[in-house]
Amino acid sequence: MYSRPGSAPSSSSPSGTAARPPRDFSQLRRLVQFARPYLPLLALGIVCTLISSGLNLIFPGLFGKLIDASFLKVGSTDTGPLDRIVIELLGIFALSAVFGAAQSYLLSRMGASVVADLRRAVFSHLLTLSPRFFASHKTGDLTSRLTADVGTVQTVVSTALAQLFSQTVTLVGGVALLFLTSARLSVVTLAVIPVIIITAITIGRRIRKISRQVQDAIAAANASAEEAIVGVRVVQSFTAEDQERGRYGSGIAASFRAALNRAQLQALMAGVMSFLTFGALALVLWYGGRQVMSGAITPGKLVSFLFYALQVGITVASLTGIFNQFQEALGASGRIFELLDEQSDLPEVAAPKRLDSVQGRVSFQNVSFRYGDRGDSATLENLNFEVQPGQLVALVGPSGAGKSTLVSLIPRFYDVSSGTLSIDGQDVRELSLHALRANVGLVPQETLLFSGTIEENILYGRPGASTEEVQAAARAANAHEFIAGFPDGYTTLVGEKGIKLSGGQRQRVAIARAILKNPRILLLDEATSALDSESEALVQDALERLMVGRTSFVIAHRLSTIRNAGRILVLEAGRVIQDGTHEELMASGGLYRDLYEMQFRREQDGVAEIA
Ligand SMILES: Nc1ncnc2c1ncn2[C@@H]1O[C@H](COP(=O)(O)OP(=O)(O)OP(=O)(O)O)[C@@H](O)[C@H]1O
Repeated sequence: MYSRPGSAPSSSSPSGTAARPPRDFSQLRRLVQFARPYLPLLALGIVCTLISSGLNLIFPGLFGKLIDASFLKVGSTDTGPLDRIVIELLGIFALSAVFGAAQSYLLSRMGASVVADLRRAVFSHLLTLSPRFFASHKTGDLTSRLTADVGTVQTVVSTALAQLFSQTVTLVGGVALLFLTSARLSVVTLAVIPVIIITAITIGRRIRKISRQVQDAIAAANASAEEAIVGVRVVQSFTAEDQERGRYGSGIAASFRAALNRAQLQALMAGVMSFLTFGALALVLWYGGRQVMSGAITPGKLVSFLFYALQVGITVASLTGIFNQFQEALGASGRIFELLDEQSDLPEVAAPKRLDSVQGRVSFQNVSFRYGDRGDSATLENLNFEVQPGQLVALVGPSGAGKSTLVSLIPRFYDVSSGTLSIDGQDVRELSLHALRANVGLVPQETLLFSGTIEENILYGRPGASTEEVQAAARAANAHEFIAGFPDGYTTLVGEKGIKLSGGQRQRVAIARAILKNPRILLLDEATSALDSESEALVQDALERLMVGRTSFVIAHRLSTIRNAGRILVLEAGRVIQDGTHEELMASGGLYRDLYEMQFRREQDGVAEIA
């Protein structure tokens, strides 16, 4: 929800949406499309709105009659007309309340439904986008679009829409009834209204601008607070508390100053509006009183008139607010539709091929890859090699050589910039993404477990697998024993609200997940963090079992893995500079032997980890 440094605070604060200029009305058309399934609800809601606001137009007239039936009948004992009017009034209030409540429920329900659909659509679309998209969008910005922006749209769809209808009916009906009640008084009253509107709009605009400044300042302060909280260990270890206090404090001071500024303007607005409204009322009473005295209208008519004038005044004020809300909603929906319009940069061909029985032959032919545009230097350059089904390939090379990048091309997280990457002779771009990824398993360095039970986390590998299959996978991954050791066994909760697993345990759960998925091709990024030797042996043993019979690419950090590998590819600056077995590469000298001498040897000499 908070904006991170460097992100436009406006995009992650609700008010950031607020002061955006309106987008073009095509947004509105698209919103209406989302509302289409709920048109019957909308229609019914509008009917209720019309009835309830129509009824509200009747009571000022009845109030006037009530005044005339009582004040003008001082001393009379015939209370019949008075009783009738009060009963009518009660009836109208009751009906208006019923229709008002129905309208509120129906339109809120429509708003909630549209918003739920919109959120589902955006989230589901986000899941189809590539890592390149997520690398260029901040998580805070995306979640803020899903929450704050969609929330703004919801307010408009459910509340502002209802108000727009009811206030328009009240305005049109109120003005007509004003004139019907007293044309002369109407002219006097309506002369004041433009002054009120212009004042409200002018000061209102200034207030909105300052509100945006307040929210921006708060968002900036939040961003520094978020950073400091997430990185509290770094802050404390560098004893940088004062620096962080200062950073947060200056953001808060800026928002405080802007908030004071806004409070002054709001106070000014309240005073001016109050004077203008009551001044106008005094004017109407003065002029109306003279009309009553001359017998041109009855006191009851003057009272009715005052009520209608009040209704019209309130309506005008709230319509200005509604107009602002619609502007906000258009801005917000613009940002939501922007996400929906985002095209994946991993397009599927018109008739993607399915992979029914995969052998697991992976071949790179003249593959080059760059993360950015053509101008950027290539991260991988002219790779040419073929890996046979079931072969274990260790990728070795200095940091930044391109090992992770190479591996990420296989499940098509990125497309090659030139050349061809194929599986069993099929260009991966011609395969269905789903089919391709169903055959590729990934065990990253840092295992992400979702909040839920251990069983659910393993089932992620193959939803629908039986309990026996889950347990068999856990056994093969050397995970069954520690899982069974928990009081709740497989239903033990992990993640934020549950138990914290050790690094080695998390890795074994991830291995169980991959075993259950049973992919033909396995991508493995060996963890660099040191495990104790017992845990290390369990993980290593589980990995060896996992790799059997699968084409495996391992970003290798351990000598034992490299020794076991049927083939070692040595990368340097995006190129494969050596290709062979440990013995061959040791014999031929070059980078591999240097790396071995520098790093792997230490492991042999008793240091468990390589860099
Ligand atoms: N998402 C990205 N966008 C742009 N450049 C990237 C991205 N990811 C990696 N790079 C760059 O690509 C190059 C290769 O990175 P890669 O992570 O593939 O190397 P590596 O060999 O796996 O390194 P390490 O062993 O340190 O993990 C590096 O120069 C890196 O800065």
